[in-house]
Amino acid sequence: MFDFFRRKKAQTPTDAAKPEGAQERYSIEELAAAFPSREAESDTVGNDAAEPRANVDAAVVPAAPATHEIEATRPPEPVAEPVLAGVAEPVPAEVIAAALDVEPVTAAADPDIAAAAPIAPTHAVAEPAAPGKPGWRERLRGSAFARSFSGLFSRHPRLDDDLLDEIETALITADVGVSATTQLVESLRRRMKAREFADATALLAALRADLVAMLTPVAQPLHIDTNAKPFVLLTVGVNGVGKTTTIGKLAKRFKDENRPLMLAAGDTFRAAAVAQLQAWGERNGVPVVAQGQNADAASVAFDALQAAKARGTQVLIADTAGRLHTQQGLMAELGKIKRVLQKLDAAAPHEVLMVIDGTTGQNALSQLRQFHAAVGVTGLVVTKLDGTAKGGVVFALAREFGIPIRYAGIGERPEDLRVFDAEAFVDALLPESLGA
Ligand SMILES: Nc1nc2c(ncn2[C@@H]2O[C@H](COP(=O)(O)OP(=O)(O)OP(=O)(O)O)[C@@H](O)[C@H]2O)c(=O)[nH]1
Repeated sequence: MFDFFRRKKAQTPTDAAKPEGAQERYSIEELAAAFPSREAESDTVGNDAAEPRANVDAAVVPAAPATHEIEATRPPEPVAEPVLAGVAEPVPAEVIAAALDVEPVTAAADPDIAAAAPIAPTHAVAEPAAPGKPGWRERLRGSAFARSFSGLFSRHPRLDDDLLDEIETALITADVGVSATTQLVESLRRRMKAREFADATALLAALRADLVAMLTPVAQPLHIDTNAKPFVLLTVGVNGVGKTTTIGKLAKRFKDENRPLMLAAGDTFRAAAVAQLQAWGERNGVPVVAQGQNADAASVAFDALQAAKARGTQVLIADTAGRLHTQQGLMAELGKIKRVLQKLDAAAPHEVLMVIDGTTGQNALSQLRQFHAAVGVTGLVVTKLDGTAKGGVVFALAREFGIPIRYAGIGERPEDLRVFDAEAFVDALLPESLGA
């Protein structure tokens, strides 16, 4: 029961505003978290990876079109046929419905019918944007960073120390962090004293160039090595940062690139996460390996990799449960997942993609530090840069760690996961007249 309090997502302001007792129905996450049947976390983690159990209860939930495509690429003699056994419990329709915030279909009482029932499109599986989709600037202009700089610029500041003080305050307020801010402002100060700038606009243009230069080294797109059969992408991060959503968006992206793909529903703690991933899988015609809630995440990953190898899949994306970077037992579990994958492929996972919520602020730095120590992060996705994110943490992350930022999440739709672009990002935060 303690888990219910420890792992429950932070209340949103809307929740907090609700009068006590106003909640008539608990969400599926709350019910699942309140009554976990999972063994105590400390019992399941930190042990050396035991040989994962046979995958007798694993299931791949393929959507019809994907099955044909995957079948076509299957080698003549698969080394194992661990999936499609159909012995796993299907995720109940009401769980999927709860995850998607829709009414369950009536036929859901029959698991077979439920499995075949079409899933209504929702915000979680949003339609592609209409033509003329919004760009970076449109999505990021609400950020504290963009607001401070548009305010500063519209005042037509003079080229003096006050301007530098204002820039310093704007950068700190936008979560750029003290060390990155000091580096930027002191460099501008030196150049101002050396009379390098004709006016304030020239100084701001130099700031733009410095910001782009800070991000350029980490703007490294994810490269899928097609020789790795499959390329294993393990997603990690704290609770609610957008891991499962990001996997859905990546699935759509990879599917559009015609990459044979499989998903592993390794977030076995939050019941809705499995359903959420299966919904994404069905929508995009991508098979999903799942064992249901409370299964051993390492075992799900192992089964999925075995299945992906047998089917000649090009990319396997494994979800993991959100965990706080301060929960040492759960952090050790990530190491176990990695070791178990390496029993099948010494090079796996080929990418450990950490998803970071852009609204987190400077706390993102300690999150990354701990996750990197536990599992060796090789790439980042910074989500929720639309909304209330201040934007500046991206610079702090880049300066402190130099770990590639693969994607930026600037909205909830699939196409809102953008390949990280240093110039597009900086220009979205600064007044348009400064842009290149
Ligand atoms: N505005 C916005 N919302 C996002 C973005 N990425 C994810 N979200 C939302 O963030 C919320 C949490 O996303 P999930 O994918 O469930 O997060 P998770 O990390 O899998 O959660 P846990 O399983 O609890 O760890 C959902 O409402 C998503 O729609 C983004 O780039 N922008």
